[in-house]
Amino acid sequence: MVSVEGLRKTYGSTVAVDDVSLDVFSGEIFGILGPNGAGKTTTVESIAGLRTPDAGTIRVHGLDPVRDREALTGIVGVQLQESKLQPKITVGEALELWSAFYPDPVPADELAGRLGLSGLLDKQFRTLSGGQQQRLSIALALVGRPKVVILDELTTGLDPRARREVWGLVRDVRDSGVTVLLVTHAMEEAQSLCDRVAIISGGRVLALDTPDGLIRGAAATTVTSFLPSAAVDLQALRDLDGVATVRTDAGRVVVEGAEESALAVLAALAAQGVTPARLRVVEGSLDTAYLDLTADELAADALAADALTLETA
Ligand SMILES: Nc1ncnc2c1ncn2[C@@H]1O[C@H](COP(=O)(O)OP(=O)(O)OP(=O)(O)O)[C@@H](O)[C@H]1O
Repeated sequence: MVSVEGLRKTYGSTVAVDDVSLDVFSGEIFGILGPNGAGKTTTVESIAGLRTPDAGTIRVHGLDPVRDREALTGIVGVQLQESKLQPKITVGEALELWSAFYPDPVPADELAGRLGLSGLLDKQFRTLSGGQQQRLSIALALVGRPKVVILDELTTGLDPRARREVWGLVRDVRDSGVTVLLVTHAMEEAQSLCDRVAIISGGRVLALDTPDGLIRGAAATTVTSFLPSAAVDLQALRDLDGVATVRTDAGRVVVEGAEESALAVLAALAAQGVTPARLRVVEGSLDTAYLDLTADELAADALAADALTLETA
């Protein structure tokens, strides 16, 4: 449904997207994850025809987003990051206004019913809760009966219940046959919602797989964490067989590695005379895989500084 090959986009001297290639299959929820400034929004805006690439090829259902811009608007629905409407526009007015842009819009009352907005048609945008605003923004992205919807940081700032409600809506959208391209920072969201995920950093795709595939492919499949009773020789933990990374997080020592790393860590702590309080051994998650993949480029300095503080404490 969407094919991106060798996408590059610069803003002056800033390389926003260096070299991104990915394919999104029809009927899937495809997630784009990555640190701030990784080039995620620029990538999806280029797919939506809102940016002109410097290099590379994009096809959406066979259309070139720049050359075929007009036809593309009938295929792609967009909810972009922090899209805000006029504060005083009502939900009903917004749905009517958006309907006017398309030749065969979904009737406003049908869409409102699908997205739980029927009781809110007379409410002004400024009086809607965050979750209600997001439901409206999904509705607006669906008015033109798109084949692809682009949702950028859809659930940022929503409480856990509203977030789950919006996830349910996104699954419904996928199940109705629409392909979903989702930019997110929330690992839990990507793990629970996405059929496949691309992790982008520094304008390049670091990994692309199903959430399970990314977790299985990560060096760390087991996470052991604890509060140490005394200063720990973190380097000795790093040197253990099967250990991929060692970091500290709010006083906890967090060791990621292969399954056997948990026992090796406990033995090493015993040898150091350190007792691990509030010990947790859990399976790796997409979070772990993501940190693994992006650690080299982004977190190495911060983690080293963090570890040094504990080592010298
Ligand atoms: N219109 C613009 N003009 C100049 N620089 C831009 C523009 N848009 C984005 N950039 C820069 O391009 C890089 C990639 O930005 P982009 O918004 O695509 O990243 P992102 O992965 O979506 O980030 P975030 O997670 O913070 O939203 C950043 O360094 C950003 O500052």
